[in-house]
Amino acid sequence: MSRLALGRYSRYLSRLKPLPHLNHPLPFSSSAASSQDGAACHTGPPPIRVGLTESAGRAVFATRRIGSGDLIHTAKPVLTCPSLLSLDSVCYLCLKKLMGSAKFRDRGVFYCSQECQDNAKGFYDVETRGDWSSFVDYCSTHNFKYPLMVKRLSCMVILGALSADCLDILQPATLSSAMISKIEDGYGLLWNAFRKANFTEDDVAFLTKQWYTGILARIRINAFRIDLVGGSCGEDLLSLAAASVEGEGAVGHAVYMLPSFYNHDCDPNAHIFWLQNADARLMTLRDVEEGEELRICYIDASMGYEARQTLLSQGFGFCCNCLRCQSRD
Ligand SMILES: C[S@@+](CC[C@H](N)C(=O)[O-])C[C@H]1O[C@@H](n2cnc3c(N)ncnc32)[C@H](O)[C@@H]1O
Repeated sequence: MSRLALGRYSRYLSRLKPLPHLNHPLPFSSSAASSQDGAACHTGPPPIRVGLTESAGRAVFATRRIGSGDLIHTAKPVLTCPSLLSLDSVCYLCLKKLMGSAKFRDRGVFYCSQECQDNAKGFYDVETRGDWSSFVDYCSTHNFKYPLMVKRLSCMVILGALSADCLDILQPATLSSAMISKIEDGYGLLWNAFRKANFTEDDVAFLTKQWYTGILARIRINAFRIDLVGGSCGEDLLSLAAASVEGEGAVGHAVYMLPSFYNHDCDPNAHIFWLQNADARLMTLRDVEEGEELRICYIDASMGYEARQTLLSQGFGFCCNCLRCQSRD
């Protein structure tokens, strides 16, 4: 698997098998969850804060007790990108599957709604001015997904929809020199495409090699692979989370702010999942006490100790020291 293609999500969590007494309807939804979710809405901020840990950088902590199976908060993506294989079947902006739903077509791509089509103007009016074939070929040949996200982000920056430093707060990966050299090939192709499309030096002044590499280093650690579960939030969350383990495959990738501060655990107490589109939902997998750190699993938790350690070290640059790893399980 390409290092750039490493997904950051949990596809299997043995703990997700819902226990009978946990099969209750959603009892709580943070203020970040919309009332359209069919959930009872609490007012006020979500019951979490971002703080520092001793050995794992920043982290998310519960500010009160949160019951098992509760929705902690929802999160809108800062940046989305459909996989190349999903281009005809998902909304170009929110990644919702288009099967059976309305399709809004705009200059060769599809949206699930007029709203998504309008919101995508924040990058698509720039994107349609360029010829991206060499850049897309490079991504397809190497099976790289993340450079396509940088392309979309670049278009958003040019149109003023996002600022060039919008992801600076996220932790960057440490990139090897071999990776940097592959990344630089992509940078050259992207730069050429913008220049051939007659964007001025001023328009693309932010698009330096350093910026491009820094964004990819952040996306590498913080992008989530989006596997849609389907269903609605009125359903039991633990069942929906379990369904996310057996998703059909990724529809694309997305970057978020708050979810990026969740650290990893091979036996996590929280889980991130997606229902109909790239709006993320964070939920607890067991009771969490006030002050406890909330952690999700970045990888396939069904793997053995050695495989997990290798993946976390190569993909995310850390050695996992969670209780499960300490017991070599
Ligand atoms: C998505 S970020 C999580 C937030 C991060 N701690 C921060 O300060 O932005 C992933 C990075 O956090 C650190 N991290 C996450 N889980 C960890 C763990 N269990 N042990 C050590 N470091 C961890 C690693 O540096 C990893 O690359």
